[in-house]
Amino acid sequence: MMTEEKYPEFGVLLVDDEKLWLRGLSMALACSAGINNIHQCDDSRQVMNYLATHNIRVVLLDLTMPHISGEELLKQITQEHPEVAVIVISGMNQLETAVNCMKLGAFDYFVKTNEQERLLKGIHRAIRMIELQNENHQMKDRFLNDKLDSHDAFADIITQDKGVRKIFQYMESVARSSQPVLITGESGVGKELFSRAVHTLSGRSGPIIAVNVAGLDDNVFADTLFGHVKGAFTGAEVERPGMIEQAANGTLFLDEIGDMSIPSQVKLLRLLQEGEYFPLGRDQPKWINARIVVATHQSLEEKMKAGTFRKDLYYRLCTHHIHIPALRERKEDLPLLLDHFMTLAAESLEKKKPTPPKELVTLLSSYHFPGNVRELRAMVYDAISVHKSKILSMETFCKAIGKKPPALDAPPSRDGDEKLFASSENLPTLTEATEALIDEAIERAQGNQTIAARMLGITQPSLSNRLKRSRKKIQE
Ligand SMILES: Nc1ncnc2c1ncn2[C@@H]1O[C@H](COP(=O)(O)OP(=O)(O)OP(=O)(O)O)[C@@H](O)[C@H]1O
Repeated sequence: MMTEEKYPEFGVLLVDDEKLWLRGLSMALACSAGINNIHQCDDSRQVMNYLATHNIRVVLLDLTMPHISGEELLKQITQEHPEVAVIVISGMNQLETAVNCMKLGAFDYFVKTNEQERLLKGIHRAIRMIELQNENHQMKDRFLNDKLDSHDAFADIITQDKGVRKIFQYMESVARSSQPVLITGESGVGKELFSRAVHTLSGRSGPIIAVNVAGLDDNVFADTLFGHVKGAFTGAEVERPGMIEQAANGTLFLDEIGDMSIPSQVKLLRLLQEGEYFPLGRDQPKWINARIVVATHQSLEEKMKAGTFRKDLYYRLCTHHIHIPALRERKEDLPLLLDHFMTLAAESLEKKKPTPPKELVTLLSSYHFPGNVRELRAMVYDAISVHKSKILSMETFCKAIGKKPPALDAPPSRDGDEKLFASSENLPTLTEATEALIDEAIERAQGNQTIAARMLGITQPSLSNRLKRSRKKIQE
């Protein structure tokens, strides 16, 4: 039997002397809104004691109750438990009472009508606000104490970069929230790997289900995510649950969302806003019980400017945003990753792990890795597959890097009409330019002449001769 997880992490207390109303609302919350961490209290005299002994962060308070009035209780709660969001519910449509309650610190005010939808949304809003407050506190605490609790969740992510460690701390702070997570970064930086860590950290018992949404036709998108009932369209011979249902109690990972069609963006936005969806051919909505994590290598800011990504969806997605830096921005990870992939490659190819030549890391640091970690991984697997001696040959690496210009860690390429020297500048002489170029190459290659020569497109002996000549000139 599937054990039902409690949502939200803190309790929601419903206070009303009408037992029937309490029961009805509890059921509506659990069935249509997935909120099941619900407590009930039908005696106003017990509320303060209940709050003192339970982890309650949202209270729904009926104003018209015997014994202690709702307004009086509201005063006490906001004084003694300022961390609790109180939603006031009144039987009469009294603007004056509403204004007074808001002044006393209520989070929201509703009139007890049949319009349950609005009330459910109000409760959702309060839960979301408390979740964000919790995350902020946790984040502050983690950053100030440089704390990291769940090392295991990050075991597959090899890094020693301080920036990435900060990302881990951020991930821990937002892991338990029900809000979506947006992961951005260039292709091959490890977005899928990070999404799996987010899932592990969430502590959810369900699976993580990954869907690549790039280029999906809108109908296919809806069918994949929402599923369909039998006979929903020609060929729908059996009912098929969507990926949302398969990810129940877990995480739905939508990859490449930058390439999603506009109609599908509208569907995703609705799903995030309402929390409900309609499988094709079904009149009754279903409630989503999975956390959504999305990823893209595209710049969503650029796409919004071009009008190909909806702003409202972006703002809904970016509450929790993780940006993974490119490999060239965290070069201190290179030796670790190199060693990690050499171990994996040697194991899978059943070879003895070779020793990498000293210059290899320096050579790799001079490269800008457009394909990031995935590219490095492929290079190492290639090198190990052809490797024979004890020391790993640099040849395959040199070839891979040489084939893909720009091979140097060069500044971004200049536009067609941009000149290397400003027209007002005096040009350096050829000798000065050559010397400056050689100095720069030696510095980038960290003093390694073989690598510097490669960068300059000359042989190592030829570079050595030039260096000797210029030293001699200085001595003269
Ligand atoms: N820090 C890391 N430690 C170990 N392996 C990594 C790391 N980062 C990435 N990888 C590996 O690199 C490969 C590419 O990673 P992944 O598929 O997660 O990238 P991505 O950002 O999702 O790429 P794309 O945008 O193309 O989908 C995978 O094999 C992954 O395991």
